Amino acid sequence: MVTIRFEEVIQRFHGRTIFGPIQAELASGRIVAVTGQNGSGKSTLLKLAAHLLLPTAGRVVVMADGRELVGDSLRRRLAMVTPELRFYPRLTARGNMDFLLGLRGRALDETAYQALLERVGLREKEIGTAFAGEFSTGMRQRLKLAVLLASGADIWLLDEPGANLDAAGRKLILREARQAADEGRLVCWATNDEREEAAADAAIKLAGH
Ligand SMILES: Nc1ncnc2c1ncn2[C@@H]1O[C@H](COP(=O)(O)OP(=O)(O)OP(=O)(O)O)[C@@H](O)[C@H]1O
Repeated sequence: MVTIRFEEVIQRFHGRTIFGPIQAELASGRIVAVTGQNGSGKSTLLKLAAHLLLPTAGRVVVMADGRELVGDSLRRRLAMVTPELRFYPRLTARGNMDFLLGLRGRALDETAYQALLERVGLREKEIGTAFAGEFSTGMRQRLKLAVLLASGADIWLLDEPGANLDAAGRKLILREARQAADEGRLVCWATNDEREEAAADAAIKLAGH
C-alpha cells in the first residue's frame, strides 16, 4: 500500500500564491486527476508529489507499507511522464529505453522490448533504426508510456498523458492506467481532458489564484 499525503501544502513562487493550503491523500489502487485551468499549478503539484520541489509550507509525505519513502527509496518506486522529459535525439527508441531503464538498474530483452512496442502501438518497422529526434510528438509520447510500463514503478505521476495522442492513444492511456490501478499502483494525472477527468476515481481541483 502506497500513499501520498499533502499536509496543508501551500505553494508560492516569487511571493505569489499558486495554491493551498491543500490537504489530500492519494492511495494505491486508484486514479486521481489533478484538474484546473492553465497555470493553476497542476504540474507543480505533481513535482511536489515526486519531491522534485519542496513546498513553501506544509509537507508531502509518501508512505509505503508503514515506511516513509524519501530520496532513492522514493525514486526507485516512482515514475513520471511529463512534457519536460526529452529523449536523446541521436539515439533510437531502443537506445533511449536502454539508457533510461539502465538508470533504474533494469534491462529489457529483445522479446520484452518488441512486446512493449506493440503494447504502446509503435511499429518496429517504422521506428527500428530511426533516431528519437525523427519521431512525431505522438510517437515520442508513446515511447514515454513504454518507458513507464517497463520502469516497474508503482507510483505513476502523469502530466497530461494524453497530450499529442490520437483517439486510440488516449484510449491506450486510460486502459493502461486503469490496469495499473487495478494491480495496486498509485496513479495521479494532471489533465485538462474531460475523458481523463471522468475516468479518474477522485479529483484534486485547483481553483487558481
Ligand atoms: N519554477 C518556477 N518558478 C516560478 N514560477 C513557476 C515555477 N513553476 C511554475 N511556476 C508558475 O506557477 C504557476 C503554475 O504552473 P504549472 O505549470 O504548475 O501550472 P499548470 O496548471 O500545470 O498549467 P498548464 O495547464 O498550462 O500546464 C504558473 O503561473 C507558473 O508560471
